[in-house]
Parts: sequence; C-alpha cells; structure tokens
Amino acid sequence: MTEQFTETLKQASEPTWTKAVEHRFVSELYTGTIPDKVMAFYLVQDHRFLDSFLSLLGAAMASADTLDARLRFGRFAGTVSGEENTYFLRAFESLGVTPEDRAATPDAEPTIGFQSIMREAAETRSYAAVLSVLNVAEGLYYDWASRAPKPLPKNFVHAEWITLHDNLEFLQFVAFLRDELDRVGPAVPEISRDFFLRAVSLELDFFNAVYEEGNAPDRP
Ligand SMILES: Cc1ncc(CN)c(N)n1
Repeated sequence: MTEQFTETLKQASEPTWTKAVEHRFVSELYTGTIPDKVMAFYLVQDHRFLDSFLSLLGAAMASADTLDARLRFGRFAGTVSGEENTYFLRAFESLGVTPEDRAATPDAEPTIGFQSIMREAAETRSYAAVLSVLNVAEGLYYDWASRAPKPLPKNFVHAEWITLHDNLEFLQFVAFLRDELDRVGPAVPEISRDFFLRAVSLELDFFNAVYEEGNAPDRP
C-alpha cells in the first residue's frame, strides 16, 4: 500500500514533530506542574494564535471545494469561538491575568511567525496550503493530548487544555483535515510540504519560547 500524503509530510518533518509532541511544556502539562507565570505567558500568546487561527478557518471555508467541507469548518469555527475562547477567559481569571496584563504583553517571535504563515496561507487562496497549516496545528496538538496519562491534573487550567485537544469532535476534525489534505495535496506537493514543514517548526518554537529567559516575567 502506498503511504498517505499526510504521513509522508509528517515523516519529512521529523525530528521536529516529535520534539514538539514530547516537549517539556507537554510533560509538565500532563503532571500539572507548569508554573502559573509560564502558563499565563503561554495562554496570552495562544489566545493571539486563536485570533489568526479563526481567520485561517475563514480562508479554509472560502477555498474549500465542497459544501460538506465548508459546513465542517463552520461548525468547528463555532467550537473554537465558543468553548475554547471561554476556556481562555476562565483560565486568565484563575491565573490573575487582567486585560491590562494581556495588552501590555508583546507578541513573542513564534506568535508573529504563526500570524504571518496563516496570513500567507490564506493569501495563496490554495485549499492545500491552508489545509497544510491546519493539519499541523490540529494534528500535532491531538498527537500530544491523546497521549496524556490518566488521571488528568486536578487544576482545570491544565486538564481542560488537554481535553480540548483530546475529545471525539476534535479527533473527527483532525481525521477530516487529514483526509482532505490526502485528497487535494498530491496535486500541489511543493506548496503543501513548504507550509507543513514551516508550521511544524513554528510549533516547536512556540513551546520553546515559553521557557526562554525573560519571556514569562513575574507580574507585580
Ligand atoms: C500554537 C498552537 N498550535 C496549535 C493549537 C491547537 N489549535 C494551538 N492552540 N496553539
């Protein structure tokens, strides 16, 4: 049997994919031991990721070639705008992160990188380019979240970040993204590979930035 297109892309992204999935941030999330200031920094950056991610879902809806796919993206955009956004707001409150703290925190380099690659993918108007970035963002998160040992940590800030990326709806969406890229990607392999590999590197950079000196300062 020939290897699926997405599996080939994932293999090409190694060892970066595995370094991201097995990152220190992920293992500390499993055990609920990420210090609050580190989690706060990560979530402030990731809430900005969510903003550009929603634009990318809009681009997916615009560039998709079937009604079924558009409906699927629309439903998923609803989940991200609802449950996931509410999680961020509850987590900020629990961690004592105020709107002023968020406004005063600059974008980290990988956040800027994600905003830029998502804009770039949207501007290509290529469904495969958009799907390549989405496959990494959702597939890589499902990969680490589905490996989380049970029981999950007690603190909801840690536990819900895992369950948001390891549930039936998310699994089905990840499978849908994979099937779509397996269907349309082989016609444009270079563009798919380029966006896929750059997105995997950004995922690793995003986790690394959390532990970089000075990125998660103590707030007064
Ligand atoms: C950086 C990043 N990548 C992926 C995901 C999963 N949507 C996320 N929340 N943040």
